[in-house]
Amino acid sequence: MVTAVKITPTLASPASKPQSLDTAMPYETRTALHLKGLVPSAVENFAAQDARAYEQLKNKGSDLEKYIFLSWLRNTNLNLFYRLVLSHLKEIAPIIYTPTVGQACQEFSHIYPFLAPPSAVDGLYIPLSEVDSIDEIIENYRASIPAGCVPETTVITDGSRILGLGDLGMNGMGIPVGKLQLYVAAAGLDPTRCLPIVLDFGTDNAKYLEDPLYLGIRQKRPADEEFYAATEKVLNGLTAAFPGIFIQFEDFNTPHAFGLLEKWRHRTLCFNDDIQGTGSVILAGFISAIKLAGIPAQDQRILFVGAGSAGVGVAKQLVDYLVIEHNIPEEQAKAMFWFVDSRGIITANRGDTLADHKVYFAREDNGSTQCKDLGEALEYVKPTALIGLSTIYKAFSEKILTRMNEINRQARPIIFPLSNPQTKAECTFEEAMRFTDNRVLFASGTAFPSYTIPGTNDTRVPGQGNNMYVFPPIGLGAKLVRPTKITDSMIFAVSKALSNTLSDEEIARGELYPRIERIRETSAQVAAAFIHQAVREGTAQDQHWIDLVQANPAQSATSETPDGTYSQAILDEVKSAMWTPAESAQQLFPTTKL
Ligand SMILES: NC(=O)c1ccc[n+]([C@@H]2O[C@H](COP(=O)([O-])OP(=O)(O)OC[C@H]3O[C@@H](n4cnc5c(N)ncnc54)[C@H](O)[C@@H]3O)[C@@H](O)[C@H]2O)c1
Ligand SMILES: O=C(O)C[C@H](O)C(=O)O
Ligand SMILES: [Mg+2]
Repeated sequence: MVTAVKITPTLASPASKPQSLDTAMPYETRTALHLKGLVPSAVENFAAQDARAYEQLKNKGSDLEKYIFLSWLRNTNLNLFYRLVLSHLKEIAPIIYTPTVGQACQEFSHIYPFLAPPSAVDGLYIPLSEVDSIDEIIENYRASIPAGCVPETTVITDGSRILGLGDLGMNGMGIPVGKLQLYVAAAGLDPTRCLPIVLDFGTDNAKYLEDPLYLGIRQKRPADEEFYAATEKVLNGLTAAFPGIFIQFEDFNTPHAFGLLEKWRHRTLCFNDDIQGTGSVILAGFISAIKLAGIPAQDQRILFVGAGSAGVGVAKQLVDYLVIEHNIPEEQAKAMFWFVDSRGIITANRGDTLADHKVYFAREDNGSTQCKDLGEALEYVKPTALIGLSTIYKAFSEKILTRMNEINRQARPIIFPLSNPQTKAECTFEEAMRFTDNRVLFASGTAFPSYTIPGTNDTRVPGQGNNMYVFPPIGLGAKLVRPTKITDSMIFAVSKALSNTLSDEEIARGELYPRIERIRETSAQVAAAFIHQAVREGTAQDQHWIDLVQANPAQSATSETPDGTYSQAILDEVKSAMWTPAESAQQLFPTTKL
């Protein structure tokens, strides 16, 4: 029998329970909870609290300081934190998420707060040496959370490929924390039931191993056999303790990202955000881009720069789309893709042993031609679309962008610099606009500022091709309909649904993704389509939603291919299932319950 000390964590404490020393707490509550005299005497409304929190945020000198402030606020007053995030999402998302979260991870061990109850537990840190004690670790966690707050969504990393920043070891914990904040903000997951996990399996990053303040275990990463055996123990423990938990694998190095997905995708409810989430979100943007490009889908020539989990994940999703939606035979669709990696165009006869995930797209029609870099590849392929998932900052130089513009005189060039954070982005929005005579169809992984075409009042908004548009609704849909697994067709339906969310105004302005301010609305639509698809293909397990979908079929219920449609009834119910922060002090501190 495992014993554990009972503490009250803030991340895991229900937002409906009184939080300590909240200035909005009514006198009756203060009296009943023996807090009289321990809080400043003014009893504030939320508007005043929000104004103070926003003022404090604005007064921070740097984005990292803002990140630290927001982390503190989340641990101190969950309800206020999410009110602030939701009312300033466009401004705050780049701080709690990409790009600032990247810097926060790099500094994680240095900025780690000295947590004490009630904000003591902010996730699970599982060292390699303790995987045999996983049940005890989980029991400790369970004992630390209020009853009823059993986790239903988890994001797990081992920190081995954080954004494009490489191996950050245990410091990668910032990513699961950041992703789960987006689950809550963008799709209304219950924050008290979200569990960030870092597998602290060592690091090959010499800088951290030598850093006296590094908080992870100080050893190199294990070999594959030990890695998979250890993750197996953790995932078995987790799924046994929390049956049906939705698992998002995040920022594992590419071989392990593919390896874990293959091992687990048919065994439990999981998905890999970098492979499937990125594939799904970029397909959505691509569907919109080819409608505007001026040449038909089957004539696209797509050049990928970077052939890791993200590049290959996106390309496979695009192949599926061309096959399913445009009736192009798979071999022909595959032949529309070329990949450049650090050694040039990937060909079957390049003379090196290709990693497994690169083999499918290796060209066999190149004869003796080998292109050693992007410049050569551009002349050889003459692409209509250039997709960057390479982690190489400024890989899309002025020369490359200018050439893309020249090659695509008859149609608009599609240029997606998708690497994160902005210090790894292949180019900026401004550069892509300037060097293509403002003709580019653009999406980037990290948000870039709008660009006003010089000498005009014409301001263009860049699309953010980031998986944040899809993992939150996938998680919400999964929580509600409880599918046995996440299938390719469910991911496909998500892409279609996301591409359908664009407003007439966004389409008219040539935008490829909905504005982030609308993300709650678009998440609900995407989650509704996900739910319909899960019911349609028989993976759904929740009888309530199965009945509801059957009583309210989507417009396309008879269509063979997932098309991302949904019924109004499901959309309405999804919206009402979303968690929102309490709207008034009365709701947060109901005196009747004292
Ligand atoms: N926008 C999004 O939503 C999103 C989602 C997932 C990943 N990403 C980003 O994609 C990037 C790659 O992630 P990954 O998991 O595929 O990583 P990875 O390290 O496995 O892949 C990087 C690829 O780039 C290639 N490369 C390295 N140097 C190159 C060069 N000079 N020229 C051409 N190619 C080169 C490598 O050979 C490798 O194939 C990261 O920056 C990550 O943040 C973005
Ligand atoms: O985290 C992000 O912003 C997107 C993506 O998952 C990445 O790894 O870059
Ligand atoms: Mg990622």
